[in-house]
Amino acid sequence: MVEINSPPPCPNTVTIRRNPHRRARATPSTQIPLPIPLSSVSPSSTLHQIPPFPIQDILSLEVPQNPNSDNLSISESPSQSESENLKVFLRVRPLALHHQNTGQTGKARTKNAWPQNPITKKASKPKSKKKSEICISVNDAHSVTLCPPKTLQDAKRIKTEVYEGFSHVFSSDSSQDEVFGKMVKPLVDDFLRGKSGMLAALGPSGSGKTHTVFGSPREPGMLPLALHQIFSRTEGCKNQLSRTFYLSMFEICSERGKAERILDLSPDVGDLSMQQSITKRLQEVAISDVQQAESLIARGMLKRATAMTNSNSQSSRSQCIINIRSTPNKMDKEVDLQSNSAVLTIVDLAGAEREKRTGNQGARLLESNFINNTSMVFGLCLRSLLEHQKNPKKPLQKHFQNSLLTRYLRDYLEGKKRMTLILTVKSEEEDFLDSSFLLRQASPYMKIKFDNVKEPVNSLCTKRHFQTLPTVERLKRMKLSSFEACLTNGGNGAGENKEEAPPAKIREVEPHNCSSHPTTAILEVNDDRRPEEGSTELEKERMNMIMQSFAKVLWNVLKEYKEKLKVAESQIQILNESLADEKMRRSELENDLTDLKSQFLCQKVVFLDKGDESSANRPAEHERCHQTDVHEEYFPLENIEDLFCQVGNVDVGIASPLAIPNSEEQHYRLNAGVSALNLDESDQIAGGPSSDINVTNFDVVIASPLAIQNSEEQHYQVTDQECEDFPCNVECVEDRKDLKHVGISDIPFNMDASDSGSSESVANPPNSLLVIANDACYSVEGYQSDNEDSEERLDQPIMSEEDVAPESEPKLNACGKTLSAEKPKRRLLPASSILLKNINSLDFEDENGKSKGTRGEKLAPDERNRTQGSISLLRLLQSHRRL
Ligand SMILES: Nc1ncnc2c1ncn2[C@@H]1O[C@H](COP(=O)(O)OP(=O)(O)OP(=O)(O)O)[C@@H](O)[C@H]1O
Repeated sequence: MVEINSPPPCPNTVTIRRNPHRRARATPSTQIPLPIPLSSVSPSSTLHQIPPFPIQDILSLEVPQNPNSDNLSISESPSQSESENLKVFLRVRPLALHHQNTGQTGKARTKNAWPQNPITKKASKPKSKKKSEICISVNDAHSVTLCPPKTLQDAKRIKTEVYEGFSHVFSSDSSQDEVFGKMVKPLVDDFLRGKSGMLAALGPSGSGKTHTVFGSPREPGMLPLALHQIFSRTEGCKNQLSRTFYLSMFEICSERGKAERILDLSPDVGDLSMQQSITKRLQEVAISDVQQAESLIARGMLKRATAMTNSNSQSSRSQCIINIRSTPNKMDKEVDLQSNSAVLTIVDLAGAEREKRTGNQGARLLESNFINNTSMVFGLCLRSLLEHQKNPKKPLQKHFQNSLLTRYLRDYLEGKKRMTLILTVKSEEEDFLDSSFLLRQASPYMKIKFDNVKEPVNSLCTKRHFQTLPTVERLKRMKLSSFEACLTNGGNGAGENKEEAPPAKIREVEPHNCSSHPTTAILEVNDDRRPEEGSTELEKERMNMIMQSFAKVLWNVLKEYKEKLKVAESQIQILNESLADEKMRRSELENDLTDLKSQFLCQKVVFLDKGDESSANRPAEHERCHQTDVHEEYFPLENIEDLFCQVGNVDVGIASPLAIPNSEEQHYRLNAGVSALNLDESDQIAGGPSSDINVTNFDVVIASPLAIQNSEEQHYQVTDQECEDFPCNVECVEDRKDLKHVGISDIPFNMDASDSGSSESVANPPNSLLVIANDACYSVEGYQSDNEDSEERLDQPIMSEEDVAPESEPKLNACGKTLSAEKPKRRLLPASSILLKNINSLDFEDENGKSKGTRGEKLAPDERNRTQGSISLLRLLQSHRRL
């Protein structure tokens, strides 16, 4: 007799990793999620870029469960610590089940014994099978070895495959209870804590999915065992009626191979429809005990589509979904029942079939296509989820849209809810390909994580009582909006009226608990009010950890801000210092400017803004510098042409516009004080060998502050033609290349008539100052109003540029300011700007019809026609002289 439960070991073969990348690895779910590494938050690294506050990380902190706090704690199961990963179990169907059956009388039939479909019951006849080899051997609790049959090894060179990393591998001799204890019990525990979950059975046809899920009367499957657990637990609780459970089951099958059909398996109902992921008109039957539930399930299974195939005498031809929903009984009207419900979903998928193997035809073939298609879509969804989790840049493909089953299970297939997979395989050698295909496809699923799923806080029988918690503890859990109600109904809990415990407190539990564990709040409110010590301690510990982490992270963030603040303060200090420097510099510049202004004023060069020609607006410095009797007049010049004028028979021109960049604002003054600068007619200014200095009986002072400051840019020229126009003793240059340049600066104006080389030049009438230099640089200081000083200066010889340079000494202006010493070079700059024509013939007598001197007599009357500006100028000078 063949030994069923202990298959012979796999033949000694060399294990060749055929698909290393698909090889199952150690279940990552065994790793306990650690709290967020607060030490990793480096202030220096985030000094300039402070990360957002990790409130989500803090709130997702997990506290190790206290194993002593709850007898029903899922810590009994090692899978509790694997909660964040998709758990994939593997179950190997016993070998030679048929051999066992056939070896018996034939009456015994354990396959799908519960519930038995009466229609197919008679039709199913056990087939005699040859004794075959096994292709799957269980290595340990987490791995199996898949050995190809010899025929395949020889023909297709298929090598032995090892798959590891399963949450648990159930060998063929594993009982239903064992499978339940390790696989489903944690799910049920979570469900009783208010957490939804799903168990889905995958595998080829006839591998034992239905047997695992539903079992038989002798060997009840996961569903009846779960129901037993649910009701046995609730019965053990005092408040067993605090929750109501509903059962619903429906199937999705093929509509003649063309479409999918949803059929409610509850009694007296029919087809359903699905919108988005919600089934419409699905009937939920409230169940109050196990018997009632089992009866409903048995009736539903009778409605389920099954058929006999070559693989399975009672093969499921549809995807069957069973839901057990748990809702709280005492609910506030405002509370949404759905949002506070937990659902345990168990899916028995129809097994994929190879057409070659099953030989299906007709309707069976259409069903087979539908089944295979659904299985493929299911697998695609999980693969897409896995790839998306590996590389978040990869979008989550919407494969779920391709079948009703995957649409319904969308939340699970997108990783939003936890699920558990049970893979069932057959170990016969002829099932090698099916098993190999399934394992290769499904073993990577164990890497899928459910990041968004949150841990439950309470369990059904922990009896943690909201009202008995300290007020502070309650406030932590409650939103501010419920503060008042909490105080009203709160107190310290013990001995309070139970009815006053407000169900509305459900909404007051923090959102992260409310959303994912809706029943938690209900349990807290409706359980009796004696909290279990362990649970309270656990909750306190968790809250303490959260608060500590919160404080640490907050502290780090504050430190980072403090560092940033320091940097900002130092920058502000630097800026303040530079600002103070700038202010000092500005004040110095202002002082310099004031000095310069005073110098200019003392030189009787006046800047006036437009419309500001009144003496009232003159600067004090200006007034102070002109306390003498000097009479001043101001002539605003509208444009450069106004500067060309004739005074007597001399044209005075300023040829360079640059000399007067803002001519509109420059006022040139003919100062009556020039009368103090009396020069005799014999006075001559020697500026060089070819210079002709003629001093007439009036002064023409054309001075611009800019011209003085930037004497290089002022050019006054005397051209040949201009020389010819004026019958004077000016020695004119031959052409324009020999233009005479006269430089005007702020050095004292020294003239020495004795050095003049042109003694026969026109007699210079007194009270006039005329400077014409040829190839010489003369510095003209603004004369003072002191006549005597002026006379003294005029007695001094005019020095050439070369002479002036080494001997230049600081000169004082009328205000006592040092002028030339500060900027000696300015005085030495070659005169290149002023061109004054020979005005030695300037004669006021000429203008009055009294020709004075030979040159005046020589002038033709038409030559004496001057411009209006020159006439005005002459008259003005005349009047001043008379004064
Ligand atoms: N662990 C097991 N112990 C005893 N019998 C089993 C076991 N697993 C499966 N069987 C038997 O194998 C046969 C096929 O099992 P089952 O119908 O559950 O396969 P299946 O995977 O649901 O197939 P299908 O996908 O076609 O519905 C049944 O008669 C069942 O009783």
